[in-house]
Amino acid sequence: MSRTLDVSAERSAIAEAIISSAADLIQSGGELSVVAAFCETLCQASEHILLAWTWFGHPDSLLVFPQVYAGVAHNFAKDLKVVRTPLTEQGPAFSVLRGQQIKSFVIEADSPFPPWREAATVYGIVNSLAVPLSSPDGKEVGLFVVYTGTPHYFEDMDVGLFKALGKLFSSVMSSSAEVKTLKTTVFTDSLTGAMNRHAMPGIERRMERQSDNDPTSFVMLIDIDHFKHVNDTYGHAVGDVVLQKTAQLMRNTLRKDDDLIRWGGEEFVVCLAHTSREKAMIVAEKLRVAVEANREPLSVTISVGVAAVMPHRPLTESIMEADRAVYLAKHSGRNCIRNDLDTQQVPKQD
Ligand SMILES: Nc1nc2c(ncn2[C@@H]2O[C@H](COP(=O)(O)OP(=O)(O)OP(=O)(O)O)[C@@H](O)[C@H]2O)c(=O)[nH]1
Repeated sequence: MSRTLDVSAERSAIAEAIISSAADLIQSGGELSVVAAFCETLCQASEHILLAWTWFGHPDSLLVFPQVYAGVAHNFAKDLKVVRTPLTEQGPAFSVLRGQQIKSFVIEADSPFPPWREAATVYGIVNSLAVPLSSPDGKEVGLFVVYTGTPHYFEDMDVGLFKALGKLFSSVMSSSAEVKTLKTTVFTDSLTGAMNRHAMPGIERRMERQSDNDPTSFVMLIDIDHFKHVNDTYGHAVGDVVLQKTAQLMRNTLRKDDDLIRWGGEEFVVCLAHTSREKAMIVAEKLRVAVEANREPLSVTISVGVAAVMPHRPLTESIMEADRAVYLAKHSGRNCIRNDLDTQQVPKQD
């Protein structure tokens, strides 16, 4: 897999490709994705670079994953999720986000991080380097991660070149409206316009409670009743319109700061930060009534489960608790609301 590296030829090939593509991007008026084009250009310019990907988000994010990627090893990027753990904190992505010095990492078939074992054995990747990206106001951060199949590639090439590329990349992007679009696309469910699960780490931070003294927050799981029947009777396309309409009704009923997430098929999650139990139940009832009153394109109802966010408990556990409450609501005849206090009365379903 190892190819001979001619350092100066490699440097000028990359520099030339980047400069000409930057010119194209400016001329294109931002119609193409700046980020994707940049990664693509880099991977085409070098046979040593097997994959390049980028991520944008909050510096404290608990999850980093390739949002756009290019290169022959693109399938590796497709499923990669780097969750913040004591192990990954030491890896390239999170150490760069913490402001540590940029250095390359060796990827081996017996690496402690399972995705790296796959990278090494399936894609012949041996080294990776992560470079930080930032907006001029420092609020947004990003990562630009490059993988190679050539040992010592980043040492031989000099990390400075990739740092400089990161800077160029940051400034090209910071003036690009496409970054906004990209972020919206990444965190938005394309069918309903609600957020998708990728938005959860940011939401979880807002909902976090350090102790019982912190303000309470609640989550709701909402499941459209007999949705399979809607699809089976009226067709999948009508089912899709029902999903869109239901999401729209709920969005219009919620406050601006409440989060609506499409959790899966016909399930939605609503996150109510800094809300009392009483208010959360009122909101749930408002949602139920709004959906029940709607007739377009047809009548559906929802079952709602409400659960408290607990200090030091992952949000997903509260959502599971809300799911148990939905289960109870379904068994209580649907089109109703149950909460985590109700489920404590019945044996847990695993
Ligand atoms: N139209 C459409 N249907 C979807 C989508 N995602 C999931 N579904 C359908 O949602 C239905 C969910 O059905 P079930 O989980 O059996 O539940 P249900 O019929 O709503 O019944 P209860 O939840 O018990 O009231 C399935 O038929 C899925 O195919 C989607 O994006 N569009």
